[in-house]
Amino acid sequence: MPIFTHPDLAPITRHARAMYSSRLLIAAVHHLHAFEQLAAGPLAPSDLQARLGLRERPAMVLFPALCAMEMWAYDASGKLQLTALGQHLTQKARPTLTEYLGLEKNDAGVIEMAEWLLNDGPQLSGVSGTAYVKEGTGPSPMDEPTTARALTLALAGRAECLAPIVANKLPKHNGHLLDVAGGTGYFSYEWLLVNPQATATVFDRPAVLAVAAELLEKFCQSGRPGVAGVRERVKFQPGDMLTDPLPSTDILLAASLFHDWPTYTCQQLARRFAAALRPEGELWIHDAFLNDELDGPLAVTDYSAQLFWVTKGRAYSRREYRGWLREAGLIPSMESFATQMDYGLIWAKNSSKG
Ligand SMILES: C[S@@+](CC[C@H](N)C(=O)[O-])C[C@H]1O[C@@H](n2cnc3c(N)ncnc32)[C@H](O)[C@@H]1O
Repeated sequence: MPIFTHPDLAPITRHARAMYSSRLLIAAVHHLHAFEQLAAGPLAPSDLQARLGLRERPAMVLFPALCAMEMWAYDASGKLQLTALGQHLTQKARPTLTEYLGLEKNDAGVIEMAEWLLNDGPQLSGVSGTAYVKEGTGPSPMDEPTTARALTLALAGRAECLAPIVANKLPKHNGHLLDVAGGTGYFSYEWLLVNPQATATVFDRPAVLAVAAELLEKFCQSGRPGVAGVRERVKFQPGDMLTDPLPSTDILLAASLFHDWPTYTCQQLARRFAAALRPEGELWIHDAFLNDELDGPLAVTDYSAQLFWVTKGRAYSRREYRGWLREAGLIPSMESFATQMDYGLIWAKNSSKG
């Protein structure tokens, strides 16, 4: 059976996530009054954040998004200012579309977005925990079999689409791949197919790995050349990546992982992952990246708002990732590869030679 051939599916996810731009824009104008704050002149991002009463995460979701929408821009001194377009969303401008946008200000999604921005999440935290996140002793949907299955299978199509591309960009190796928070495991299965001597560990929550094991069976029955030999080279390791020992590895893959977590947890994870690398080891990150200037691209600022809505994280820039990787003692490459669906790969190598 041949591997799927398909166009880049990015237009589908872009259209699906576009509603987050609308919510952010209308909430910023009508609930946070953020455009009025800038009407008097440019402000340093930290000053604007303080005036709006926002924590770091919502500010880093909202400000890049409004820049990507070309409503705001950075001036030469790094302050945020209204663009010629954005001026028309202030009360004093003529013409102004402020009231026209106000027709949607009571939309449930807009109101909820405003609440999330102001609280850095929902006012009442959910009793069953946050999607795709297991932290501490609190409940997690990833530990409840029904929700773990639904959330894992929801990502299966994306992983099936991206994993063959990622597998071909990762290093060819006869050693070991650790697929942390590996979900379906597809990134490991595809990489093992192109590395016939290698082994892999898919590390995740037990209820997620039960689904991954079923998907491995299906993968091995697909009839593609070489798939029969994949099953025996995969190990499933249940655990908590934040606290449990991680197996040592030549390549560590963190796919769509950091973006579920706040900055301080990303720094902690980078240190844990660096410590799991063998002397010549490499840490690879597959994710969607903000521009280093934190002003787009629009597809990623929409995605960042979606992540803000459902997880504890947001999208980060390559510069932010490379900072954490350096702090963790790794040497980040300045290379970056695009994959598909607005994702890309960056990587860093272990500085220790053993
Ligand atoms: C967004 S999914 C990414 C899955 C996969 N890497 C992919 O790209 O399809 C995040 C994964 O992190 C896992 N996860 C969350 N918290 C975890 C923890 N503390 N320890 C291990 N895995 C965790 C979830 O169960 C989930 O499978």
